[in-house]
Amino acid sequence: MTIVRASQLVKRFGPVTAVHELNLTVGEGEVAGLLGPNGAGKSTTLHMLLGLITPDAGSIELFGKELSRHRTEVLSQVNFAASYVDLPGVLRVREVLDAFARLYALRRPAHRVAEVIELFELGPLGRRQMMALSSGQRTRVQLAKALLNAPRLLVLDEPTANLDPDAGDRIRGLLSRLAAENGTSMLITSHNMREVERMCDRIHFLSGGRIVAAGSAKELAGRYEAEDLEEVFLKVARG
Ligand SMILES: Nc1ncnc2c1ncn2[C@@H]1O[C@H](COP(=O)(O)OP(=O)(O)OP(=O)(O)O)[C@@H](O)[C@H]1O
Repeated sequence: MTIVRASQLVKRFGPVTAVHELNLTVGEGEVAGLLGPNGAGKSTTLHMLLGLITPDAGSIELFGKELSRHRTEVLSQVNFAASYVDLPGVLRVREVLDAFARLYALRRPAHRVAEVIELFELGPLGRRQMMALSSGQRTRVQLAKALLNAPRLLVLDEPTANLDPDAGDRIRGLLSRLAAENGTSMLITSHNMREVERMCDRIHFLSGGRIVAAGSAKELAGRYEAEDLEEVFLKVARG
């Protein structure tokens, strides 16, 4: 099943065309990467897929249903984490997760909160206020919140940007397991090429709001006669 189908998406901000006639699909259980230089249109694309901003043209289907017409139904099966989204600083970690569990109207909220706390090893931080956490600890809470509703589609904007190498490695392993075992589809932006190589089945390169290349890391390296994805990135970004 096609989980995400974006067709001919366009988004303009005044004179800037941030996304230009973009086509993108993500399959069931697929981990897709969205790469590109700063300002390429990655976050704008994600925000359209999440219904946070409205495209100027084109259409978005999630789970085979038009987002604009089935918004509540499809978005209840999606979640999102990004390092730039702040959770309420005065709330304690457990309070944040409890609040989102209620917001999502989960059937067994306490049980699910306990599960994500264990998954992200947040037990010792449960009573700490969000504002007292390090940025890496906050990232783990963001990811725990994003998994509360067991989403079929997880959209992650630079998910491991603030994590140390050990924590980043563990989170990457955990996300890959989720995709493999639960069939969770993911769309991830990252500037960490090794992370993308390791996690993503398919990579879409954005430049100036357009997809300029797509394929697996291996296919792209072959096509661009590059040693690795880092070299592909440099070749694509520098035209
Ligand atoms: N709300 C906005 N108002 C005006 N211009 C915007 C807005 N959001 C994004 N843009 C512009 O749209 C373009 C794409 O921005 P976007 O944030 O999608 O890029 P990105 O690929 O996510 O970049 P980065 O890697 O730096 O996060 C940029 O030129 C940016 O300045």
